[in-house]
Amino acid sequence: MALLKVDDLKIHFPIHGGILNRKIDEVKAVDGVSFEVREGETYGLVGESGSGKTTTGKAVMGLNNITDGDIYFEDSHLNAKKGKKVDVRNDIQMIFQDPYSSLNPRKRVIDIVAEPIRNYEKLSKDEEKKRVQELLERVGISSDSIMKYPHEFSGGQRQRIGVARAIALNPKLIIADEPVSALDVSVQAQVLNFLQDIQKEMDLTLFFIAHDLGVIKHMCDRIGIMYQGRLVEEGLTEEIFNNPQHIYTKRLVAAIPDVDPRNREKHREFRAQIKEEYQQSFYDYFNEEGLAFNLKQITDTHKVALPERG
Ligand SMILES: Nc1ncnc2c1ncn2[C@@H]1O[C@H](COP(=O)(O)OP(=O)(O)OP(=O)(O)O)[C@@H](O)[C@H]1O
Repeated sequence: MALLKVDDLKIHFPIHGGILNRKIDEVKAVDGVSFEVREGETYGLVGESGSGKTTTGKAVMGLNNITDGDIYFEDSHLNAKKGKKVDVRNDIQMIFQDPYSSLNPRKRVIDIVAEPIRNYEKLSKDEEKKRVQELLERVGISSDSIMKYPHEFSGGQRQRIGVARAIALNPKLIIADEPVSALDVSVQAQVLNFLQDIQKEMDLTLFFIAHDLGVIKHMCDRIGIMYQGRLVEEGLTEEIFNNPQHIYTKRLVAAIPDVDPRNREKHREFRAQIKEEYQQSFYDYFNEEGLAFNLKQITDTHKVALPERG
């Protein structure tokens, strides 16, 4: 069953300029994206920087103005223009990329983790302390640490504190936006495995945003590939990795270094094949747009050779 459904989402940011600071153009950060995240799964959005992943995640959290399209969570229409505003903030939580800046450095751990609880529940000081201690234990941080400040923890531990805060209200969906990309490679796997454990324990659904295909492969059941604000391919992670269809996905997959020396030759061949296909699609594009002729004219005028056709 779909827990989250994003339907033809468009988010365009205006660009202002000139002396009157009028709108002169717009960035189509997300331009007609549809997908669903099913209950219990980990769904990944992958794509290079600037492809619109974070903008999509923020829209689900209600942090971006939506230009067009709809977002549904369970039976609620999150961006309905009419009717009562639906509050799903305790059901959907977000974990951010940078545990160094997402935790307020001037607050103690108890205040950081208790913040969402304070907004929703009226607990006594003792009850609150007990809840925070339980949450910390759950994410593998000693419950004696409640009076410490974020700088007293390592990057991996801070991300765990961020998770403790995110799970404080027993959410159904967690949006994890590049949750390990700011961490040392040595602790990335630990944090990812820990996220998977928490997901199992709490029956969570994960919406995972990352540019690192290794991370995506490790975490996700299904993935959507974003390219320039659009979803160019979607499917089961294994199928996409074994048999990418879109040329952009093929290039992404071909760019993953294969560490197993036995596969080196196969991988080299695959990369060569993709390069050829990419060149072909480049020519097809020029032909389609009727630009091949212009290209020939330019090369003739400047007496330069056309690159070898793939
Ligand atoms: N508030 C904003 N105003 C104007 N443009 C924006 C705004 N937020 C994002 N953009 C633009 O929208 C596009 C998509 O950005 P987004 O951050 O969603 O990409 P991303 O795939 O998450 O990349 P990254 O991994 O680098 O965050 C980019 O071109 C970005 O510059």
